[in-house]
Amino acid sequence: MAEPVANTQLSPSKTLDSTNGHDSTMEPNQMLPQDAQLNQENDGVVSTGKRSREDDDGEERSLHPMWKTSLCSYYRSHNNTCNHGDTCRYAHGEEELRPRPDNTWDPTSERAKKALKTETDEKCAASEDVMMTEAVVDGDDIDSNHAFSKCLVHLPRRWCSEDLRNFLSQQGIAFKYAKKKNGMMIGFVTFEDEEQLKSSSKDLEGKTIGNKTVKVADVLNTNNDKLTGDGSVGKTRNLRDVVTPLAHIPYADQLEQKKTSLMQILKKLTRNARKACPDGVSLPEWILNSREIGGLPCKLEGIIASPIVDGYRNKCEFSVGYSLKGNVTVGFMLGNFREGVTAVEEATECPNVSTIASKYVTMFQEFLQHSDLPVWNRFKNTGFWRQLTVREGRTNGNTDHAETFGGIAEVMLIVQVSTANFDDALVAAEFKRLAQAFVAGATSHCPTLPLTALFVQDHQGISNVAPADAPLHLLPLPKAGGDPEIDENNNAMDVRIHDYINNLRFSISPTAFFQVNTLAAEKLYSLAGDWACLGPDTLLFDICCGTGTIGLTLAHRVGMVVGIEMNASAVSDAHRNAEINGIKNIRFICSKAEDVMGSLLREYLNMTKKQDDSNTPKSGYDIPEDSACPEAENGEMASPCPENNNGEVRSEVQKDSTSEQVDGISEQAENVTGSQLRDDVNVPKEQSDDANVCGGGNDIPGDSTCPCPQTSDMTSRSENNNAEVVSEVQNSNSSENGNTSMQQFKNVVAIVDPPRAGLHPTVIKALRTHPRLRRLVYISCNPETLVANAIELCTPSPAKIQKGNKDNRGWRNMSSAGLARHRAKSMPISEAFHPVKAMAVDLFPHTPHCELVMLLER
Ligand SMILES: C[S@@+](CC[C@H](N)C(=O)[O-])C[C@H]1O[C@@H](n2cnc3c(N)ncnc32)[C@H](O)[C@@H]1O
Repeated sequence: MAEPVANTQLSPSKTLDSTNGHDSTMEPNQMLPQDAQLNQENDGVVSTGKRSREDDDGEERSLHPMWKTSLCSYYRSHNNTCNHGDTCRYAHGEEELRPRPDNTWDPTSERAKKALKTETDEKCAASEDVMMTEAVVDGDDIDSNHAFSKCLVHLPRRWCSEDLRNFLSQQGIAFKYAKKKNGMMIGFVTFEDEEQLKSSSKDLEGKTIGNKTVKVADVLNTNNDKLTGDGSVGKTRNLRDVVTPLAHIPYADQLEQKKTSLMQILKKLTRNARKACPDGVSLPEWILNSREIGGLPCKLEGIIASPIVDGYRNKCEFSVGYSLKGNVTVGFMLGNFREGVTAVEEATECPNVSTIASKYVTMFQEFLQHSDLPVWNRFKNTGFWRQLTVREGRTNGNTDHAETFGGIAEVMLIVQVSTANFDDALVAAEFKRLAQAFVAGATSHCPTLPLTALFVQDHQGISNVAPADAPLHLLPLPKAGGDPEIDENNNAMDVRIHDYINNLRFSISPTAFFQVNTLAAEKLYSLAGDWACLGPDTLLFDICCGTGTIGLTLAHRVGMVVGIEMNASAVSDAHRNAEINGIKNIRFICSKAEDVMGSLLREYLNMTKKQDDSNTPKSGYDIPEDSACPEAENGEMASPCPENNNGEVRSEVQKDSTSEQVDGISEQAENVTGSQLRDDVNVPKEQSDDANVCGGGNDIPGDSTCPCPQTSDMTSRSENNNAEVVSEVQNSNSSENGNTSMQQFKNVVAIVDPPRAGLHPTVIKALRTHPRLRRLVYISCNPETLVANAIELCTPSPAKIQKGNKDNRGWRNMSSAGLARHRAKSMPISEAFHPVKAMAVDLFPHTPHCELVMLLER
């Protein structure tokens, strides 16, 4: 294995190739698999990480498919000179550059950038079609004037209606009304008559605002039959392509595609950690070795396929709205509301939706055709019916339902409405009819469809993403045949559905997170457990534990689990799940991880360290000798082990003060960082404010373009349940035998499974700076944020800490990786982790999403 190379001022990651004076390391962005292949095939230097640029074999080399397909970094950085002249295998300038065998260009080249821009522009153009199927102009204007209205696209988001009117006046464009919706890039202009509409539309064509050309489109209106305007709208998008863009290719190819794109993302970890490696500090071995694996930070061991590929989602959120044809529809939105898309189309063609969910959607849609209450209008924020969520729970194979409906035995329906300004009696009557409609629909089906509970969620907010505490009411379900109502006295919060993972039964309340593909999640958790090297001596932190799935399925393999989760109802489910499965060696802390992580590590581990120190003269930073990884159990669940009830805690957990101020980056900056990360991954803001729903492609959001995951904002200010943390820990303080067994936890492992936004910087800092934590398994539904967090965890510390740059003005425009490099600089001096291996698990067939697991050790 190569020795670490001293990191020089000049070029932190480079060594000189003594044979030709060239920079012998690949430019990171040149380190493509094809490059590696080229090296391997032609000069066999892959194992040393060096490459020979010279064309030893003359003509034969020039025929190689990779010949001159990458730009020569030496030539570029040495004033267009290269010792190898024409014999260099790399292209000297754009003119010499050849396309690669797969018809792509060196990604650093102008051609590649241009191709990318064209592709992006095309995508943007497609996404900017106006599909507003709702009344968009207030009051009387709409009914009399919609025929003379046009929609303008590409307006600055920050503009208000007055800005639009000023612009039109300045340009000399005649109009009657003009309206701009805040935060969106579209506006609506109504003209006096057809003649004015025609001439003004002509005048508007080609007008630019900033660097954008204003687009004039027809208004889609549900009140007339001129629905698709110039006919372009309906043709440009198809819901199946929007929601499940990979559905048209075979599943094996989907997996390959995901693997390739993960590799590209993973390479950013190597590149950024190399860049961030402080001057004068040796590059860590994993970075040096990355040259041998195409620039990857560690091997990507593969991708585990989902055991079921179609109808796998156990939770779908269906929006209520108007289709392009103007029908009241329950389905998914064709695009993003902020870009002017409100059209909702039926999800019948989306292969990830289950049969049962589709049936309930049809029942609801039929019900809405005859409802006295209006559907929600996203533009005006008025209306009543908003969304239907269908959640399903499976049996463990021992009941009548095992064969029918693919094992789905329980169904929870949550109908989101906005009751404000509606008559109570009318609302109550509609709810009663709704419950009857669902029961009639379920029982008329043969065999009868499962229907466990029907909730209504009252939510007035702009988007359908309701806060966790939005009021939930349980509607009584009438017995079939008009018998008296049942469930009337049930407490809404006590009603849950159930599912099984590794033979453990999980209780799931209406708003708690649960992975949407249970069978694939089982594989994910088993993998995480196997990589975590668990044993009876292990203290396992399950960070962002939701209903406790990871910790509970692994509890029998460790001494103790501490689960941390901010959603109170998920924590209450987690307690219940521990109880119903007889698992006692687990504690759940209801709090934001950033508020308690540091304190928990100190409370649990310092004690161990002290006790360890008294037994051994060795530094507490050493990996305990007996922490060797026990045999992996492949996730097979043995019986719960109540005898492991030994994780007592001595003192209270204090809220971490560090979460307010992180290394010179103000709280405000950190908060925006959350949205920065959100922006980086293109998660619409309106989907991202629910701190309780999360996961890559975990919830098909009603208000979103695609089944992209709703984001939990790790930095959002929600109620901090610190009091609960304290009491939780105090409870566990009452040791039955009056003596703590902390000394047995010689192996301390964290499994983190954060929402899309990744871990809060305070949590990263706590994990990185606690020397007893030697192993960390990072599960992520968003590889970009995994990479960003791993940059902070894996970049070596400088010999001496540099004070953080207080001038953070540039952070807004930084990528998540750039921001992570910036933070890494002010990380307290601590031993860095290194990436050991990574593996993907496909929880979301037919979509570009998948879960990524990475093992980090030190
Ligand atoms: C991707 S889910 C994983 C849940 C669980 N590990 C599972 O697989 O079912 C992320 C969880 O993190 C929780 N969460 C989000 N932000 C958090 C924070 N700041 N602190 C603690 N938990 C958080 C969410 O409520 C959610 O339950």
